[in-house]
Amino acid sequence: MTLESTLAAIRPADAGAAAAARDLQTRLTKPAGSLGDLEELSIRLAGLAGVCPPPMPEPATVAVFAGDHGVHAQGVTPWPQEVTGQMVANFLAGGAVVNAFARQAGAGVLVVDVGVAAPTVEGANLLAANVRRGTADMTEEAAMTVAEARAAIEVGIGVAEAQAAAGVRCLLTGDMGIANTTPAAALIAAFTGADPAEVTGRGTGVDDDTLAHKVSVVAAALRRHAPDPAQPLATLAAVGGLEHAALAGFILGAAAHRLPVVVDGVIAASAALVAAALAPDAVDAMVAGHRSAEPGATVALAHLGLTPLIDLGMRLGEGSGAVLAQPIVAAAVRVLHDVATFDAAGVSEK
Ligand SMILES: Cc1cc2ncn([C@H]3O[C@H](COP(=O)(O)O)[C@@H](O)[C@H]3O)c2cc1C
Ligand SMILES: O=C(O)c1cccnc1
Repeated sequence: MTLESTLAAIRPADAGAAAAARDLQTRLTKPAGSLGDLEELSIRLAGLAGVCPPPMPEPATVAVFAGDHGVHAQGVTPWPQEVTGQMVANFLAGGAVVNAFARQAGAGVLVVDVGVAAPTVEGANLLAANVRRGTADMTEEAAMTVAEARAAIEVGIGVAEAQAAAGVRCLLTGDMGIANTTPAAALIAAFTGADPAEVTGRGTGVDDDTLAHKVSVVAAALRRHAPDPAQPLATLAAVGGLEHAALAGFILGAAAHRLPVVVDGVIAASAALVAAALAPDAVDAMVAGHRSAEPGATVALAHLGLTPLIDLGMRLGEGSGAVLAQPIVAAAVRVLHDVATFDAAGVSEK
């Protein structure tokens, strides 16, 4: 599917199915509201699916989109750029945190090279879809062209489509790209209007001096391009990344197929802002997996009106927080399938 046909396929949630789930939650054998945020989540997912109860959100696959960044040259991260490609090899060998979490959750792992600088190794669960071998330095020129941003978005749409066709019923966002918290911060500032200092974090763990420098790099990129959030593709091209673009497409593809998509950390949250700017109804498909320790993630999720399910102080990316949240999403839906009503179980109401 193209970007245009995907946007055209995204529809608002079904109010009738959501109302049915809201009503069912009041009749299940538990005090009303006792499942907290899980109740609202189950209602949202019924609205998304257009049926109550909604299908179980399983099986799940985490798609880890990998790309490199020209802004790395500005010294915004202590890690060498080649770690991106090396971690891709690690994902394919099954040795990264996201692999361990996916094994625990029973989720599949798909690695997508959408913009890695060095040629990536072969692997059964690698999709080679490189649009460009890393972005340009956004402090000097646009990170990519609008055509490249669109191509990367369509890589993400294609991945969502293929997963849906293969019977996957929950999509999990993942990212790998040394320096990618810098474009994520720039996107979040551009789409929310927040100050760069509010949304720029320590990423892999930079010191105070590097953090101050990173804020100035984000501010310089925003000054140079003056991105207009009403022009989402141009904003993405100016200050985004190839994996951010592909993640935006993956989220849009999930929304078009009415599948829940669990948003991981700050990179995924910045991509979710792009997706929401292109298609406001796409937010109905989004579930915030966790609250990343990166400050921009909290700003982005608040802008989207999403409440994270988990808050463990994690700040890894790779999709780790999304994979960890998937069993919670499944449990929220299973309640609507399995829990008896007061009537059926013969339990007295108050
Ligand atoms: C070994 C290693 C594994 C990772 N897994 C995810 N990230 C995360 O850290 C990077 C972003 O942080 P920054 O903007 O500070 O470079 C991304 O690759 C992200 O996925 C990792 C980073 C490293 C070093
Ligand atoms: O929350 C994230 O996604 C994150 C945080 C730090 C580094 N990389 C990713």
